Amino acid sequence: MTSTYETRDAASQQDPRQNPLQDRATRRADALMDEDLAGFDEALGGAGRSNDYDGDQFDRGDRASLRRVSGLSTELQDVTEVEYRQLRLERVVLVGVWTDGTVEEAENSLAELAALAETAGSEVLDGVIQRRDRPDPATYIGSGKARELREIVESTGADTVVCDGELSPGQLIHLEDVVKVKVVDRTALILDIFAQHAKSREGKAQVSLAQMQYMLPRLRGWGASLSRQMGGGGGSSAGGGGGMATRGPGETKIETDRRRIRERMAKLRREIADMKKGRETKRQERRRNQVPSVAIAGYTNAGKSSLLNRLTGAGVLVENSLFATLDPTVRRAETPGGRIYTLADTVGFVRHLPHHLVEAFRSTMEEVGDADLILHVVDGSHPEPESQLAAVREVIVEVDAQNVPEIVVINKADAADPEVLARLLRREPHAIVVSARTGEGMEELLRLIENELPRPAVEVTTLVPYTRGDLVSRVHQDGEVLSEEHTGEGTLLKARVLPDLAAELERYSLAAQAS
Ligand SMILES: Nc1nc2c(ncn2[C@@H]2O[C@H](COP(=O)(O)OP(=O)(O)OP(=O)(O)O)[C@@H](O)[C@H]2O)c(=O)[nH]1
Ligand SMILES: [Mg+2]
Repeated sequence: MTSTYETRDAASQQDPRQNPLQDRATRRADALMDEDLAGFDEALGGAGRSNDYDGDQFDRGDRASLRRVSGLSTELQDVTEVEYRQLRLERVVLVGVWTDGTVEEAENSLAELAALAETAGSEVLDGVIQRRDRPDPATYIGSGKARELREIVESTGADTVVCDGELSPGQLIHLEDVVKVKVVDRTALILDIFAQHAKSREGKAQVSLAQMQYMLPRLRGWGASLSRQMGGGGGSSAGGGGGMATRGPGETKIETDRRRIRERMAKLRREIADMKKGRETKRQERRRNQVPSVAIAGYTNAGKSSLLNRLTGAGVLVENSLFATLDPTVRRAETPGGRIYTLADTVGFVRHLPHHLVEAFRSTMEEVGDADLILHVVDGSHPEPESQLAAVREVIVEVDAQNVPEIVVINKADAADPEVLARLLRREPHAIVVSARTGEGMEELLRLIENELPRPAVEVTTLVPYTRGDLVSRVHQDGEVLSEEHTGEGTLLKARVLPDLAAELERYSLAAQAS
């Protein structure tokens, strides 16, 4: 991995705000990486290594710089007419339809869309919100507003319009007909970001699958509008709303594309199922070794990776952009009392997460469903932390994790309004205020985690001879020590342990020795 250093440098130049603490943690983690992972392997019965290695997370700089190179691989290289990559946006205008709620909420939603668009690598030139009872079935914003939008597009020189919602294929086509540039929706944008960020083979496969699912019903739409943009299909605007009904010479091509996409999807599904088996085995291994697992979940940009770094000293990519983390990262951590557990970073959640993506990233989310404890991180300095909490909980329910105990970790205390923090604490009884940046609240959080971890079932009282120091350390790592005393004959231990270890300790049990 000779490139690790260069790429990390690139990443830190990329973000001048990078926190020096973070940098130190990164370096330290780098030095510790091998050692750390070796220890982790042991804890997991040797099952860890390759998949838990997350050093590659550093090369966000690389990923960003590759963004504008055309012809980068996606699974769709040969579906020429409808190349998903053609979505790569540059100069965009945002449009939202505001149906209910307050102006602030509508504006926050558009601000989030702007952050998403920037994360995807585009420049946001303008944003407009249209007040309507419901989106217009034909053009989403209504024909009058669509014409105004066209003027904005012309005067700003935008090449793309991004709508804050999921549009039907028909709406996309009709709106494109009026504004005369590409129109994409929030779903396409999020898929695009995921495509840029996915790193692992499995992650890439999942994103490709989600993209194809999204694209399949829209093939005609993209095909038509792109060929129009490329100067094909002369006299295009004359058709007006006829995009859907007109059958042209592109028909056969689209049919072929559809079939090929379906074949690709079937192949991807098989591949994903195979990869899933591998991950499943690893997780079972962990289960068998009964290492308790904690999952960090939360809205995108809430500070999940920062918290993971804080809690474990690991070097995981932290960035002020949405969806910096896409592939699950599992780390080894230790409670103040010395118990070992795993701490998993997860993909950030976002409002209206496209359904294809929830499906595709179910595997990542399974980490959440399977956890013994969820640290639900929320950005206390965000204008609407409550709605972020609600959005994340919706996904938690979708992945069937609603019964996993949860600690609400209100992060960014250093930047938040104390009144908002107090309000959140009132609403959320099982919450703690921290700052991953300053370290505030970390000790208390570690203690809370320790309290919430499932407690090993068997209580033992043993006198372990000094020659069996190995057993004593295992009790410390895997069990919970209630009392410990060094006597003339050995270590007098009262502890709660798992059944396996209890069996091994049996011969030193005080009850056994007495009888
Ligand atoms: N002020 C302040 N900023 C923080 C704190 N914790 C994290 N941040 C910043 O918030 C941004 C996002 O942090 P990440 O840790 O990447 O967030 P994440 O939840 O992992 O984000 P995704 O992986 O993109 O979903 C970064 O710019 C961090 O430096 C904090 O306690 N205080
Ligand atoms: Mg992250």
